[in-house]
Amino acid sequence: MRFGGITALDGVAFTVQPGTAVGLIGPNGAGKTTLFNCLTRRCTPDAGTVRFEGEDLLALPPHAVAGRGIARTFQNLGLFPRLTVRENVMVGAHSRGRTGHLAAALRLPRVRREERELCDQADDLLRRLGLADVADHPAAGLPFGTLKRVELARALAVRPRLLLLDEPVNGLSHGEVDEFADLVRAVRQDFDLTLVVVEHHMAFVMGLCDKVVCLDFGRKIAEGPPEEIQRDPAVVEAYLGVAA
Ligand SMILES: Nc1ncnc2c1ncn2[C@@H]1O[C@H](COP(=O)(O)OP(=O)(O)OP(=O)(O)O)[C@@H](O)[C@H]1O
Repeated sequence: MRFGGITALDGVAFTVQPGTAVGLIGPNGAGKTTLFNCLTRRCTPDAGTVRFEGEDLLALPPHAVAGRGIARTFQNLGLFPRLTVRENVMVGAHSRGRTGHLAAALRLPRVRREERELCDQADDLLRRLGLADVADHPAAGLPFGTLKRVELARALAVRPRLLLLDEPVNGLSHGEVDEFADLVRAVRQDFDLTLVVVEHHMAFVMGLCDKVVCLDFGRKIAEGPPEEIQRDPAVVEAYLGVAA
């Protein structure tokens, strides 16, 4: 994947087994977010393939990705500040809606029924993630840690089988990181998720993931179980050495 003269990703290849959690680490600018953008079709790589459950994702239009069971969160939160927490979560759920634009514009009864169903499902998720008390609060003005959970709820509303988390604990306090880790573990189990997590917080990644892939300057420099990656000299030099 190139941006002008910059090669953001170069021959990166790895497999994510269903039901596992894979951590994607690497120094700033290593290409982690670009890789997520390729998986969700925000970027189209110049070469290579991206397959999900046997299907070539690069052959899909970007809006079709959520419908295939892939959801993501964003490094800088992708919420709508003026919408309430519930409405933000319903934005995620709408990707599963079955009614078309015409039916929606005409407010046909089945549209109202579907809207109610999506609202009930959003409320279930809000309860599950401890957000019921702020359901009617606009996203703007809520504490950052709460917004991270709202974003997770919105991604889960897509009912994904693959969930991509982009720096989910960036900006959280120590205690909040531990709480978020517990929450991710719980929803992973409850929703039978496969996870790919980009994160600089090493304890979070190493505690959550079955496998870790390390990128540096757009190339994969290591891949393996967390305990091996932590000892890998190339990783230590490129990343852990800098972070320590
Ligand atoms: N839209 C873009 N236009 C130009 N260059 C870009 C664009 N997106 C990313 N890049 C460049 O591609 C490289 C990889 O960036 P990317 O954001 O994927 O790294 P990252 O590993 O996610 O970094 P960080 O940990 O800081 O989020 C960087 O050199 C970046 O400047």
